[in-house]
Amino acid sequence: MTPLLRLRAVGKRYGAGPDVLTGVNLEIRPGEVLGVVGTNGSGKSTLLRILAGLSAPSAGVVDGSPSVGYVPDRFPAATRMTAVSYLRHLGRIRGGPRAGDLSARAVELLDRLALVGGPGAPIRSLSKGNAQKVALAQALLTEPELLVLDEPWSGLDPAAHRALAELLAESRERGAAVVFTEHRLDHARACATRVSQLVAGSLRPALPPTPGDERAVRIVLRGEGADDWRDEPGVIEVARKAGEVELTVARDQSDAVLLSALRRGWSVFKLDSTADDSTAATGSPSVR
Ligand SMILES: Nc1ncnc2c1ncn2[C@@H]1O[C@H](COP(=O)(O)OP(=O)(O)OP(=O)(O)O)[C@@H](O)[C@H]1O
Repeated sequence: MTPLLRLRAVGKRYGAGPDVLTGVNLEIRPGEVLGVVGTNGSGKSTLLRILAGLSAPSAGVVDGSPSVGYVPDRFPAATRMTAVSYLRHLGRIRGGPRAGDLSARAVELLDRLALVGGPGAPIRSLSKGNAQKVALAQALLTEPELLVLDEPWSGLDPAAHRALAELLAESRERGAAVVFTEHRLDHARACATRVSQLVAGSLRPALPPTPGDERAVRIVLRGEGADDWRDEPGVIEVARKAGEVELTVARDQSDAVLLSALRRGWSVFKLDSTADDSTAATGSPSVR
């Protein structure tokens, strides 16, 4: 199957800054859903802007020019327009369906995403999650071949999560490809057909570590720090006991999780491999 988009040895740096991306090779095929994970600042948004054709790579080649629907990491619209007139306006600029069809599609998307205030809600008045719904609706409006979604679940409530999952499944069924970024590896894996990880500017298959897998480590923390661990990149499982929390963590993200734990006020009690309990090390983070 011919890829919609192919990146070959793509690199990106901003001005005289360091390389954000180096040697990224990627093919995106119709019907696939690619999740991109990575720590803050690893270059996920940069990669997505290149995929959306909004940013030129500093090195390498991008082949293919599919029609793209893009949700940016920050939705820029601060307009007096209502949600539906904003979508109609964008649809006309993009030369999509006829005006009547465009309005019907816009209203349908906003209804399905349950925009608070309805299609006539002024964009300026919207909360973060509701603005995100409009951002999603504009990306889906003209049924593009490629959806490029930067943290699409950000700010959405559970009902909107479900609506988005259905909309993405429908896009896939009509042959569109989807690329999204996400911080939670487990969520990315639940939503994607393939998950890749950005590490040191390069894209590689995301580790699918499971407890007992040599690619996972166990970290036991003691203390009373903030413990919303499920959102921490690399955390696979969380178990709590009095005064302790036990995390199963992707090995290659364990340093970042340890740093985060220390910053949150926890102390590291124990760290070991989940594959072989005989290698348990106490008080030492040197498990590599
Ligand atoms: N327009 C820009 N000009 C200069 N540097 C930039 C620009 N955009 C991004 N960067 C830098 O590129 C690096 C990668 O940023 P990017 O936003 O792509 O990462 P990210 O993985 O999406 O991060 P996050 O998870 O925090 O959203 C960061 O060091 C960032 O400061």
